[in-house]
This record gives sequence, C-alpha cells and structure tokens, in this order.
Amino acid sequence: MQVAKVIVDVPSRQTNKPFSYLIPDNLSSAILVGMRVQVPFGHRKITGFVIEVTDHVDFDGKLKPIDSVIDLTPVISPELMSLAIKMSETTYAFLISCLQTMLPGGMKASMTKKIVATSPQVIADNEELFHGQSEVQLASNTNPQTTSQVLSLIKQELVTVDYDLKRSASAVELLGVQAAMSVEQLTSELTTVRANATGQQQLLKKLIGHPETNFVQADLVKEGISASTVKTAVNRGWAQATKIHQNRDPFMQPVKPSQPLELNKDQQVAVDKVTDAIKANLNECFLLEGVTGSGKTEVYLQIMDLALKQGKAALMLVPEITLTPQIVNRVRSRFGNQVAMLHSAMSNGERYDEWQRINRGEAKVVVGVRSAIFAPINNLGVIIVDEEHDASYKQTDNPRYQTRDVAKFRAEYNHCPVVLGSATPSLESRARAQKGVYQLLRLPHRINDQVLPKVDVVDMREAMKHSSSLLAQALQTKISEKLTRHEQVILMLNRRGYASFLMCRSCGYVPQCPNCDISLTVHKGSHSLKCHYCGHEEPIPEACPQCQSKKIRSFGYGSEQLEEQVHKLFPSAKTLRMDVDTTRKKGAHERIINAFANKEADILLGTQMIAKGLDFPDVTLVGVLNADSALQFPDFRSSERTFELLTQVAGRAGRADKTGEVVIQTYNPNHYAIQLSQRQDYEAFYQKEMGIRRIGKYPPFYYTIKITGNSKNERTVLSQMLSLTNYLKGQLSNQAILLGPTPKMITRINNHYYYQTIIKYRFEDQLKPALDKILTESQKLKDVQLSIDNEPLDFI
Ligand SMILES: Nc1ncnc2c1ncn2[C@@H]1O[C@H](COP(=O)(O)OP(=O)(O)OP(=O)(O)O)[C@@H](O)[C@H]1O
Ligand SMILES: [Zn+2]
Ligand SMILES: [Zn+2]
Repeated sequence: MQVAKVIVDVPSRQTNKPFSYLIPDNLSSAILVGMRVQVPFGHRKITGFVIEVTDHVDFDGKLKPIDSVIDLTPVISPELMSLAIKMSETTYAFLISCLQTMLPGGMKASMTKKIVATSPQVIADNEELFHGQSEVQLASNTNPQTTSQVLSLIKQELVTVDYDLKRSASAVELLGVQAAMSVEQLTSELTTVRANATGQQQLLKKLIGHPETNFVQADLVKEGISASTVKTAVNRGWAQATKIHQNRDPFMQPVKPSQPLELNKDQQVAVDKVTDAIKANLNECFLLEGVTGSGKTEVYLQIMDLALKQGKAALMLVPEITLTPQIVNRVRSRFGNQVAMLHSAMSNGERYDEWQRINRGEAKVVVGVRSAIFAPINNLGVIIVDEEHDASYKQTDNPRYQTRDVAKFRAEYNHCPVVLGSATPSLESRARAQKGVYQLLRLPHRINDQVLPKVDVVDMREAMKHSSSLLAQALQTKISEKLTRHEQVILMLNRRGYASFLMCRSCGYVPQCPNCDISLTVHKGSHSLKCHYCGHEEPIPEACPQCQSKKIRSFGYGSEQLEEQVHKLFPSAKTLRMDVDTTRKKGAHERIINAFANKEADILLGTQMIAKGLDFPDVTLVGVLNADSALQFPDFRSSERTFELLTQVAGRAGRADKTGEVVIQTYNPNHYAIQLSQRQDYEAFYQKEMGIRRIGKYPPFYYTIKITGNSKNERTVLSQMLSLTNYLKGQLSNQAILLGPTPKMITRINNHYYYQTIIKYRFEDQLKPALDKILTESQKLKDVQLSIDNEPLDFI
C-alpha cells in the first residue's frame, strides 16, 4: 500500500503538517513528490502538494484515497521542496504559502491542461484518448484511469503537457515593403518615371539605397510616400508588400549582440575569484563592493558566461525598479536566446512560458526580480544579486522572506557561489565580509578612471531666506548651463503628488483620510486629495470644510509640482516625469527610460524610481531636492537609506566621458549621512554607522523580530499584544530586549489599528518555540490578525 503525504491548501497552524492519503492502485507509480493533487478534506475537495510518497503508514484510522492528480509532472523540484520547508520555519509562514509562492502566478489548480502527441503513431495507438486529434484538453477532475494512461505516456515521452494560459498579444503586425528587383533594374526603372511623380522617385531611390531593408509603410507615409505610391510600386514589380512583426513588449525588442569587454585589473580579479569558485563547485559568498559606474554589470556578465561554459546555469536578480530594458538588453545582447526573464509586468501566460523554458533547461540564464529566486533552474552555477542592499529583496507579505537568504540556501544546495553586488552594501552584508564570512571584492574606481561626480550640498535653511523656490539658485544656474550645452539633467524629489497636504490659513484645518491616521496628499493632475495608504480619494475642496474660508492653501512639494516649477523656470526644456502616478500602465516605465535615453527630453524628474541602475552617458547633473525625506522617519535604518539613496542617485551623473556634478538640497547639511554621501565614502559611512548600531543594539549586532497585531478594535489588539509580550518576557533570557507593544507610526490604516512589539536578541533558543506557540494560539482569536516578521526592514 502506498501513501502520499500531502500539504493541503488550508492556511492554518493545524494544517501546517502533512496529511496522509492512500494512493489508488492505478496511480501507484505515477504520483511523485512535487505534484499537486486533489484530496477529500472534511466535506470538501481541496488541492494539496505531495511532499512525500512512502509505504509506511503511521496512521491508525482508515485512510481516504487521493481523488485526482492536478499536475502530470512535478511542479516543485526536490530542491525547492526542501527550500519551502526551510522557509516556512524561518519566516513563520505556512508551508502551503511557501509552496504556492514558488509557482508562477496563474498556475492555478483549476487551469486546463492539454497533452500533445509527439507522433501520429501515438494518436493512432491511443485513439480513445486523442480521437484522431493531435492534442486534447484534460479537465482538472479527469478520472484516475485516464490520468494513469496519460502519466504512463508522459513517462515514455510519447506526449508533452502544456497548460492553457492566456498570452497577451504582445506582437503587432505592420505592413511593410521591400525591393523586389536588383539595384540595376531599379536604377533603370527610375529613368522611366515621370518627373512630377515625386513620390515614386522618392520610393525608388529609397529601394535603391537600401535594397535589403524591410520598410514600415506607415513610416514611409510620414516621409510623404503615400500608400497608393507603394501600391503602384508593387504593381509595377519594383517592390513586394511584406508583413513586419513588431514586439510591443519593450523587453523583447531585438538587440545587437555584444562581445565581452576587456576587463580592468580590479574587474579581472573579481571575475577570477568567482569563476574559480564556480569551477571548484565551492559554495562561497562574495560581496562585490564597487562604486557607481565601476563596471559591476560587466563583471556579472563574464561570471555568468563562465558558468555557461562549465555547462551550468546562471541566475541574476535585480530590484524591481532597475529591471529595465537597459539592464535586460545588456544580458540579452551577450547571451541571446538563452536568456529567460521573469518580471511583474508580464502576463501570467508569458511568465509561465518563461518558467517552462527554464524548467526544460532551454534558458540557461535567468534575469528577474525577487520572485525569480524560485525559478525552476537545474544545475545552478552561480547566483548574482545586484544592488543587494535594495529593500525590494525583502517580501513584506507572507512569506516574509529575504531573497539574499534564499539565494544562499539555493547556492548551498547547488554547491555554487553567490555574488552580492552593490555600491552601498547593506550593513549586514558588509559586516559579514568584515568577519570573513563573505569574501570582499572591491572595485574602488570608475571605468577609465572617470572621477566620481563632484557633490555640492546646499543648505536650504539659508537658501530659503532669499527665495521660496523649490530649486535653489545654485541648482538653477547649473541646470541652465547644462541645457545650453545640450547635456541631460536628473532631478529627484522623493515625494509624489503635487503638495504634501492642504491647510486652511484661517482655522488651521488639514483634510485627513477618513480611514487612516494621515493627512491627504494633493494631486493637481486628478484634481483630488489622495491617501497614499488606503487609496481613498476625494475632490479638492474650494473652501474650508470647517470654517468656509477660501484661504485654503497647499504646503510642501511633490514631483507634480516640481515639474510645474521646472516648466516655469526653463520653458524651452523638455521634461519627463517618472513616479508611481506616471508609470501605472504596463510598459510606461520603460517608455520613459527609452525616451530619455534617446534624448527626447532634457530633464528626467521623479521620485526614487530614478535613483538606481540607470546608465545615461549624457547626464552630467543630478539634483536632489529633498535629501532629508528619509531622515525624517524615526527608524534606525533612516541614515543608511539616506546615504544609499543619495550615493546611488549621485552615481547617475558623469558615467561616460563627461564629468558629472551633483547638487544636494538639505535642511540637515551637518548630518553624517549627508556629509559622507557628499564624499561618496561608503567605507567611512560603514564605520560610523556600525558604531551607532553597536551602541543602540541594532542589527547587525542584534537579530530582530517584529510582531504586529491589527484589529478593528483598538482595545482588543492592545490587550492581545500586551499579553503575548508578557508571555515572551517569561520565555526569553534577560539578554533579550523587548520593545512594546507600541502603536505603529500610523496607528490606523483602513480602519484597522496596528500595534507592534520588537524583539532584539543574540542567542535565544526558546524564541522560536515561543513564537510558534503564539502563532498557534492566535489562530483562535477571531478579531486580531497577527504577523511575525523575522529581520524586518524597519521598526515603524
Ligand atoms: N572593462 C570595461 N571597459 C570599458 N567599458 C566598460 C568596462 N566595464 C564596464 N564598462 C562600461 O562602463 C559603464 C558603467 O558600467 P556598469 O553600468 O556596469 O557599472 P555599475 O558598476 O554596474 O554601475 P551602477 O552600480 O552605478 O549601476 C557601462 O557603460 C559599461 O559598458
Ligand atoms: Zn478653515
Ligand atoms: Zn487612507
């Protein structure tokens, strides 16, 4: 008798362990670990993942049989299975959530599958299945007999399985036209054309000049060659009408192949160290600390190239914001069709197609965002985590995993190295390199010894005495200079919308969100006040709702207002704005970047979206308008975030042959994060910040856990948090530090009240059991939701 142990799709503590089900005889050899199955559970039928198949029954009662299989081949590999178990333990998430996180979106149980015969013989031999067709659809509740027949065909490789998913129409077909005669023939045709038939002459000359080119007809019309001229040309045999496929997805545009660049000495050392580890199957972790523009990407490319030459696969992770066609095209230009991409702007169908290409081993290089760490890659040779300090590597929802940790687990499993790269490594990673846990590789110079940009800090307390403009005079002068030289400028204002809030000058009234404890942000484009936490939106009032005064004004600035001011100050400059509001539509982000790269605009302005990863050779000036925005948060990582953001955005200037300049506007010119980012001195910042963290007992000196409770009822959540905090105090040693419960910085969001307790600790073996117990107990509470965040990004 065979038994399958199944993790069922019921996220609760009680079901966070496998349930045993009998495997029916006709499925006996077909059920494999990593497949999804349908099983009876209470009075329902639900899905689950098979995590073990055994002959051993450790259950006294009568086992229920598996109902049907959902996947015909495993969707979770043994590697990912062990990873899910480990993740569930370390993130306090349910195993079922971890398993589901690993599958590409849309690979839902109810999805229809089809099997495709590999030869006519197969169709003939299995008439009752195929009914003469080459492919058939299988419903998710196919009977066990048919299933076992299909499974045996799969085993013999006589059929392939495909999931039916909607692909978005990413390609469009355009009408084209191409020469159909030789250049000589066309030249003699030219003599026969009437002198006043200018369109025909123009077209013929074009065809003669570019006999190989497939012209887009719509482009010709723009040049004055009409559709009827093209028709005449086709009728007279000069040209033929063609169809041109154009990809709408900016990530999929054709790219020119590129060759490896000759490395400088530091780059070579880095590449050699990592490739030695790949060749020796060493599970080592490298920290590549390279200043902005030092050529880290080229180092990644050559490392991946070597992994491929060793017959292995490579995974490169990038933050959401830097996953632009710029970086993807650099990878694709080196590795062509071997590259698979996984990003959130893709449709479910596109993502599934890429997932399959990876699963089948067709794509050997995977580039993607956080979730790509779960790509079904076999035989990994190296994992690269670019901009390793980036906050987007931490998932803020269940399961709350840190991608760097998952990367290290996979590398250990695959006996391969991990490369964490950044100009501003996280303190955690840099400290590990200090201790020798990671190997530190450094690129201290920019390519071609281009100097780092010169950074001026403008004290806005002084500047505001002379003018109330958002842009200090010093910055305005530099912008005009660059504009006259036709160089490009990047301006960052890390707040979206038009103004921070509205206030009545007569009575002091400030409109608040009705659902959250926060004032509403002014958006001029949509003529509304918006809550950035719950999405609440209302019209901008004409008069004060409290005292009816018309003296209602907006305060503070956002990116929308920056754009307005720039237009006023520099009326002839063309601008592009990039923030959450201008990049909602699919592909918008890429279009803005491409337009700026093509020099369709002089000034790119926006929120922190524009700070990272971009490489525009003509940008010679970067202005930061509110360098203090992150410093205002009462959080231990504020300085690190400020330093990182300023250093990264400054790094966008002067990356090619022209020297760059940076202007930082601040109200805290003496703050060390601002002063050290002015010098772009990461090492000094690291030393200084480590001293502060040591005294404050913060990471990386202490581990941290954040427990958050929320409820519609403030008193309920507070009393629950108090009792669990007291329980923890009893369980932990007196070395552990418990802070809380305290209300979160914004206590009420969407009418739920949030309270938190922070634990700082070094060694506490009773911590995990105590937290597991708290989670189990919390399942019984109806009106409080609890979450545990291991190593949270912030304490606010
Ligand atoms: N060995 C080399 N020889 C010549 N040019 C190079 C070399 N390595 C890199 N470059 C070029 O230098 C520029 C900067 O390199 P790259 O973008 O890789 O830097 P980076 O360190 O990844 O930057 P950042 O962290 O600021 O995004 C690129 O245009 C790249 O093509
Ligand atoms: Zn008022
Ligand atoms: Zn709100």
